[in-house]
Amino acid sequence: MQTEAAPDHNPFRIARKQLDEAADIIQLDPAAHEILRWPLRELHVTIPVKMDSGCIKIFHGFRVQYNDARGPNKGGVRFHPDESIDTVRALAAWMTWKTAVMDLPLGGGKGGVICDTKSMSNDELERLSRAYIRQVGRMLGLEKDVPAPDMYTTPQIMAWMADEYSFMQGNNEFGVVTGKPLELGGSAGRGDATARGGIYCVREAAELLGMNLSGMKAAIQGYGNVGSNTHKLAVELLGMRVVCVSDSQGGIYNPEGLDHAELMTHKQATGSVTGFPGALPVANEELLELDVAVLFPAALESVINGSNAGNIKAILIAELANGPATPEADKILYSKGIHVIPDLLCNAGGVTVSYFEMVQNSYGYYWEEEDVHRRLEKKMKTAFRKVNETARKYNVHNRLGAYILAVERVADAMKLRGWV
Ligand SMILES: NC(=O)c1ccc[n+]([C@@H]2O[C@H](COP(=O)([O-])OP(=O)(O)OC[C@H]3O[C@@H](n4cnc5c(N)ncnc54)[C@H](O)[C@@H]3O)[C@@H](O)[C@H]2O)c1
Repeated sequence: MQTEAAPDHNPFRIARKQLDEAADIIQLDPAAHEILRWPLRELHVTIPVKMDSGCIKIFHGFRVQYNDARGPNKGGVRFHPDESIDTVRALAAWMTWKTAVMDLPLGGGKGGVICDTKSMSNDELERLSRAYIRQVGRMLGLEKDVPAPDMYTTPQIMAWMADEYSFMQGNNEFGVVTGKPLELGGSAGRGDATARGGIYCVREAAELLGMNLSGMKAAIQGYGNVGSNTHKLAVELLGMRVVCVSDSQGGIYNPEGLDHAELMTHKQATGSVTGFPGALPVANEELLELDVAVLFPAALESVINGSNAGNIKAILIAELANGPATPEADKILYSKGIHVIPDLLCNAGGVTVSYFEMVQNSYGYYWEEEDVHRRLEKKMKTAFRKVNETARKYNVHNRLGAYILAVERVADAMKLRGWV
């Protein structure tokens, strides 16, 4: 069954509140504002899947197309037991703002299925992934809506989805999904793109704040695709010491720093970062309040909120997760002078390389990894500076700066198209 988020942490209400605040500041045309408060389209699907035991299990899923004024809807598919329509709506809205902040010719969408992948076999996951695409495929297309991976969805799942969609069309249309394996038209550099984009932003922020990050401490919440790659790149590209990381089972702490390769081996062997030799156990809530230079939330929404924002000691928060801080937290963090790199910018490396993947798929020519890194770095730097400029111009925190930039761009596109 669908689980409702706690009232004040409902992600869609938060997304709307953020939009309303930006719209007020720029005195957005009321019709444009009203359109942007709603998804343009959404589909709720019920998905029967034959489980290995032979019984049929019924899953529920969604695909939301929030706004495609600037181009086809783009956004991942999440497989999560707590998925809800409001989470998917919020994530689809954030994708709309994110593609606009990055100035990509795309809109925003998102999908999700309520399921617990950890309790499913590989065959069950394949059947669910294909069945989801058979249900939402009517909304997808190169010029309509292009999904990608998100929490608990992988390149293999993207491959099944691209294959199922291709069968439905009667020809290969691999470009309809991004985050695919390289062998099926994936882009070099997509695997660590979200983490890498965030690290490029941290480098820009450190320069802005006059911080030398070398040897400084970092903590990372979440140790999946984004969190584990952030660990690797924070050490490799920034010379930082990652002292604390966590996953859904709990966290670990070592003031000397955690070794990425050894921790990956441990996680692969045991399924969790917990119990890593030489490290002390730490609760997920404690991780957020540690005395570190940079805090990387890379797991779930609303983890930084009115009740803990006042205790945060980091100088910089790099929001790799979507929606990790609530509006109450934003106010507190801003008043404490903590520099937040907002999710709309910080985790946009993934969608940017997904866009590169769409471009490469459409002309059938593939770039070298260094080429992808160079293009990503340029996009991230430009967007970082633009967000910073906008925040300063309006004298607001960076999230509102990012919102204002994005909302103006989407509203301009709607006006040019004659929608408002
Ligand atoms: N993958 C991408 O390209 C991408 C792009 C943009 C944003 N994001 C966002 O980054 C975040 C992580 O995505 P991912 O792709 O790494 O997912 P993932 O499924 O690979 O990993 C998720 C991680 O979060 C951990 N986790 C789950 N619940 C937790 C909890 N309560 N406390 C601490 N850790 C918890 C899991 O154990 C796992 O380590 C999500 O918010 C996602 O929306 C991902």
